[in-house]
Amino acid sequence: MNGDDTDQDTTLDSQRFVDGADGDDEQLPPSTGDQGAQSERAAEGQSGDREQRTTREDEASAAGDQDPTDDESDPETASTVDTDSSSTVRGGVGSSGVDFDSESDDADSSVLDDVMLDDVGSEEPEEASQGLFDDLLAGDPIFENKEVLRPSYTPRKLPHREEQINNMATILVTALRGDSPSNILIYGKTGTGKTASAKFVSTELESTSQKYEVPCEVEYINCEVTDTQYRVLAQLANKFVEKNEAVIDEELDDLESLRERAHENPTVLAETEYDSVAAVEDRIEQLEDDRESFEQVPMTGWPTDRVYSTFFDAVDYHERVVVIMLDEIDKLVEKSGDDTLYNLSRMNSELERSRVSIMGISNDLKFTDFLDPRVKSSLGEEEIVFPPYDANQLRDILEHRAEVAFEGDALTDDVIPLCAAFAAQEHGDARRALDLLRTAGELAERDQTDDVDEDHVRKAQEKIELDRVVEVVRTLPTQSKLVLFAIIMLEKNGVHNINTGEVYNVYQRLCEEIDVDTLTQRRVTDLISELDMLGIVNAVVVSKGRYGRTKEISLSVPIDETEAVLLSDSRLSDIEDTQPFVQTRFDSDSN
Ligand SMILES: Nc1ncnc2c1ncn2[C@@H]1O[C@H](COP(=O)(O)OP(=O)(O)OP(=O)(O)O)[C@@H](O)[C@H]1O
Repeated sequence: MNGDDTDQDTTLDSQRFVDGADGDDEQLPPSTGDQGAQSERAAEGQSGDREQRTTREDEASAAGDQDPTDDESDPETASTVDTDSSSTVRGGVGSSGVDFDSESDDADSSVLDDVMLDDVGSEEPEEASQGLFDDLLAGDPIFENKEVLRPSYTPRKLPHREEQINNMATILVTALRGDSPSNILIYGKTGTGKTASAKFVSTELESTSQKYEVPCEVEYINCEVTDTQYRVLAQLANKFVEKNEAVIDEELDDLESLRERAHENPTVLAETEYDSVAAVEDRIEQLEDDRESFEQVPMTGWPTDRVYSTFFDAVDYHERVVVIMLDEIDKLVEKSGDDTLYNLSRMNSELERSRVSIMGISNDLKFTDFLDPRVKSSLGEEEIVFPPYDANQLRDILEHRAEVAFEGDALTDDVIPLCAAFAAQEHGDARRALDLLRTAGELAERDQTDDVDEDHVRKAQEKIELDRVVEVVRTLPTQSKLVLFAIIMLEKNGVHNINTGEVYNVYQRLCEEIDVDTLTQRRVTDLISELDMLGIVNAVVVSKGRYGRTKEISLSVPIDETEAVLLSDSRLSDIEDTQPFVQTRFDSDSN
């Protein structure tokens, strides 16, 4: 590959069929066809107006822009669903109990008659839809294909990553010549396109290897999920066992057909490497034995060296170059040290037929400090850095995606620059920029407006931030939740610039209230510092002259939402009633 843009684009496009297969499937899930059919049924026998709406519904369904999972998070939609579904049940067959309890017999039968009449008189298509979704579909659709804004989508073009992609390709091309490429370490902050670029290069590598019939395979492992040596080796072993089995099955099919043909006409063997039917049979027997000998590694239970040797034998079964891509490699080292990397990096000296090389991806630049020097030097033979995107680059990335994701004029001019600017502030994270754009579109869709504007982007920024806070607060340990709750109670009682002593007093009362061990004040001070680091509270040290220094604490997150998340924890839900004693404390304390 070279640095020429045109070439790059052509190469990227050549991958289209590979990605396109997935992408297209996602855009048109099987259910959309059903939705279309339902809409058609619902429209039968109805007015022209209704038919028009149905057509829009079909179009919208086909465009894949109505994502049921998104509606779940919309309280408005959710409540509408509840109300309407219960009324549907009442109007249906088994609903009489609800109405009849309070009615006379006559009334009962009239209700029943109504129900029966409705049932008899109406055609089924009208019953099938009560127009719940029609209003939501009434406006012009905003998204043409929302899937392309989701993290799971692999883009066909990666603007501003040509240099890194070319560097990777230059190193990995060795694999296509049958030699082992240098190990590569890829660094860069989150959302800088490391995984997307590495996956793109590996898809290209595998498809080129098929084209030239050079055996070269890439195995991707996400070390955030597969984070122990056992699991990494087991996953690799099982993948290569499966691949070997597939190769053997294919060869067995060919040999069995050859044997049959050779029985009838032995001259067919002349074009093969076998000089007799017996030789073919020997090979069949050998392959069957090999196939029998492969074992899948269980998810736990084997000694690690047995897992390693199963992987080793599986990978060395036939000639090939294997690139093992370890995404989030720092998580593996953090969780289980560098043994896996040590074992993988010394394999080549023992392998007979195959070659292995490692491509590690990390957003922690310092993780190599924890590696054994031998592992460090072997792993970092080549290093590629992915710098953060600036606002202009993010704008390009968003524009490329928006072309496919949104209807023609659904975005007002300032939407993309604003998303890019927000995400650039956030260490140049393309994932954040894409999330913002998608969320802004979803908010506009919920507002039932025809286009996305600056206001939707600002609301999207708030929503994403709030979602982050909710997630962080939800996963805090109980003690930190109590400390945070104490701060919230103080703020709610009008106390500002709260000090640690005040937090500790309320915290102690909360612990008593829900019968939890009370930590020391020093430990609570540490927990406050942790909450500060997470951006949930702001704790500044202020000097009080001859009274020394103290911390002034204030909440940095929306108070009501945070309180609601804390109270959704079953252990903390009882402390709602402690409000009066906190109040009393401040009536006396703050004076
Ligand atoms: N240059 C680019 N062009 C188009 N999309 C991009 C580009 N860079 C990143 N993206 C998109 O941004 C999102 C995040 O990218 P990716 O997962 O590759 O980041 P990463 O650097 O691996 O982040 P992390 O370290 O958090 O895993 C993905 O949806 C990806 O498609």
